[in-house]
Amino acid sequence: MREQTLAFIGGGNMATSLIGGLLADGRNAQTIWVADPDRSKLDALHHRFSVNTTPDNLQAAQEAEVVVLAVKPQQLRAVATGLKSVVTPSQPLWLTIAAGIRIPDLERWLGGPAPIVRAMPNTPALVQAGATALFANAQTNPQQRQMAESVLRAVGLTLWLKDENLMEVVTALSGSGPAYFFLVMEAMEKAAINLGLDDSTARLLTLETAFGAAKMALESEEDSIRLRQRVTSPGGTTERAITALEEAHIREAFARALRAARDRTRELAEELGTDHA
Ligand SMILES: NC(=O)C1=CN([C@@H]2O[C@H](COP(=O)(O)OP(=O)(O)OC[C@H]3O[C@@H](n4cnc5c(N)ncnc54)[C@H](O)[C@@H]3O)[C@@H](O)[C@H]2O)C=CC1
Ligand SMILES: O=C(O)[C@@H]1CCC=N1
Repeated sequence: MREQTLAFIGGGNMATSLIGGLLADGRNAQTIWVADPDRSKLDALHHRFSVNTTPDNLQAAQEAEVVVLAVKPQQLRAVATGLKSVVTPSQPLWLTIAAGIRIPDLERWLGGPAPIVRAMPNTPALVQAGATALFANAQTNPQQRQMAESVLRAVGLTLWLKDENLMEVVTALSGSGPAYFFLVMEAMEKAAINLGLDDSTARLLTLETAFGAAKMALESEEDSIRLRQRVTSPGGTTERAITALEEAHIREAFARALRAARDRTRELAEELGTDHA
């Protein structure tokens, strides 16, 4: 079967990781177009992946069955408005990864009904360990949903949401989530250094512990509570540490953090989605 042509509008970090994943998955580079006003980005992508490049968004989109919108949320309105002439109610499929931008706003900027899938990936996609939630509007057909899923599956786990509003929670959890773990790692490293370990030992032990805990949680049949209990001997060291974390209200801190990120996603959608913004 002929491979569908993909056009990336925006050739930055996320586009680069998606393209890398797709090629590693066996896709033919000739079926991929990238448009970006930044010539140096296009040259680097062409050099690295042998994909087709152009500074002209319309040229790339006209070639494609799937148009991946991989620009910053602040750029999406102008980019979408400039692509109106390629929109029809049945094709191409528009796959947006812009944080916060809601499908009805994008559809309005594109100038009419169009098949749109909204996705929220995360930066571990750069190392093919991403987690992406997807939501499709009613204009998309099953084949288009499958195409959207296959683009994101090339860089990690994918799952579908039934309600677009849940994208706000997903953004707070897995979209921003890598930063929470990086913060925890930073804090653990610092604490160990303060207690006498040298920098590189503290870093290495922290990273391997984070990796090992995630791998174990993914591979185990047991939930996080049970896995934690297994480390925590009664009267032992972990118990003391967990008590200190509970006394510092770690659960409330995460509840507040996710709520704040969820609220900010909503705020951004309002700010960037209204046409008089
Ligand atoms: N970084 C993250 O953790 C996540 C990012 N995202 C979303 O992915 C999208 C892309 O993010 P990054 O790749 O990190 O940004 P980036 O800044 O690396 O890439 C954006 C690219 O768009 C290009 N561009 C600017 N104006 C353009 C135009 N008019 N037409 C075509 N291209 C244009 C820029 O030259 C740049 O190469 C954003 O909407 C972001 O919200 C989604 C999930 C997680
Ligand atoms: O911080 C942000 O706004 C974006 C959305 C998810 C990850 N980064």
